[in-house]
Amino acid sequence: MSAIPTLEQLHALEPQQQPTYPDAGAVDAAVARLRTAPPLVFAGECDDLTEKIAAVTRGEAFLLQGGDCAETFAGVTADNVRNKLRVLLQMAVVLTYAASVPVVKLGRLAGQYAKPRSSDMETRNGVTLPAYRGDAVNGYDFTAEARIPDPQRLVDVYNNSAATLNLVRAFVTGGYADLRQVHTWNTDFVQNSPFGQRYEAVADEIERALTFMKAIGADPDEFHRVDFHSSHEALLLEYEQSLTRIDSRTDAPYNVSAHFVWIGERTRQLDGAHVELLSKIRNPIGIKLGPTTTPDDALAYAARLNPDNTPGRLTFITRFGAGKIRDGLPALVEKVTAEGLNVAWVCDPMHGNTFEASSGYKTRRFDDVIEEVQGFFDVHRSLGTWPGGVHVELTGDDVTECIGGGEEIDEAGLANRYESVCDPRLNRVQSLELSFLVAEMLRKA
Ligand SMILES: O=C[C@H](O)[C@H](O)COP(=O)(O)O
Ligand SMILES: C=C(OP(=O)(O)O)C(=O)O
Repeated sequence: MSAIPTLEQLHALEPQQQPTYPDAGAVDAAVARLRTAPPLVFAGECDDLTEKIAAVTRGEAFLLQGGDCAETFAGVTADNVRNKLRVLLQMAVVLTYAASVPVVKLGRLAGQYAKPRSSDMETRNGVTLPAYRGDAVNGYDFTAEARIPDPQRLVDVYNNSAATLNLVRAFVTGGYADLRQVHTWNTDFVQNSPFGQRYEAVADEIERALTFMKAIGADPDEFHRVDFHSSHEALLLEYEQSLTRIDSRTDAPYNVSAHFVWIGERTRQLDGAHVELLSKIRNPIGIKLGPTTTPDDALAYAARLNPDNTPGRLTFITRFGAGKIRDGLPALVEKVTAEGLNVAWVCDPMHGNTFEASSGYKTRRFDDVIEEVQGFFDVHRSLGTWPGGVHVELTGDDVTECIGGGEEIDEAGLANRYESVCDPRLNRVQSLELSFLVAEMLRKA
């Protein structure tokens, strides 16, 4: 059975994107606290998710993975968590109903607090300070003090993730996610948008179907709860390694901080620490593949991260950019398929499409997002493979961070409600619109 690599072993591999903590004693204290903290998820739940993603790998289900670019501690409120869950539930309903495909629901939440950055430093008005690396590392305020990495924040990540997951579990099992609430999820600002109205029509049909099923004697409690899992980028080794534990049932290591963790584009060095740590755990895992990935790289990742070729264990999350996916993706899919490798292919249409608006806001065009997803579907259709899912940065709120969509947010409109502390997210109406467009693509697939 694989041993868990020690932090010393991982640091010897010179990991990328790690904070430089000024106080080694404080790091030891935070790690010691995390090592004794109860698991946030159970190994058996991770195995269930592996089974569900195996269905995606076989072309029998679709993965919807979404949530904030970066969660914040201040954002751990009942409203915020409910809003994120609600938009994901609405999207899943649209996808399931319109495309008649089971949808595996995976939140980018309860742990998505650490951000890899392009630059170590940030300059504003001539002042240069360390970059904000997520609430897991330092503070967002642009002051020298806030930007000092503080390891106590790792314990705060654990506590905030526990609170988030607790609420999510209550929502998904306690009645909020009951399919009979399908209309209730469509309240407030979204209701009057064209996509809110289109959603109402789907909800009406679902309600009729549920009434029919009840009339013929089906058990309505079948619709009472949904399966929902958590995920985040496994970036900070102190956090991820401390929360990797041996499962007493199987003697295998599991990362008990989330059901699913992924390796980011900037930390996917084949001989690096992140690949090493995630190669040892038994959770379902993902790896982001950007446009520089070669087909041989993809084979090497599969050999390293899924040597037994277990279906559901490995997800390739491609993030090429709208202009590159049609040229770059086919060679990867062809080679992986020719080798008989079991992977789920998921499209992240966000990270290859970021640019800075003239106003200085980081943004993405809704049209580019759709174009990348369309390219992803077209490539898979032409190769006879399954476009397994989408991975999106989104929020349940009415923010103005991405340009376009039915609400036609323009560059000037970004300032109205730009709240992301890192990358721009789709708002709730844009997310719903995306789900209708993807459902259409899925129907054709
Ligand atoms: O979410 C992804 C990355 O952390 C983010 O795109 C990095 O942003 P930066 O290029 O502003 O550092
Ligand atoms: C950093 C991220 O993406 P990528 O690694 O693909 O750039 C992310 O998903 O938050």
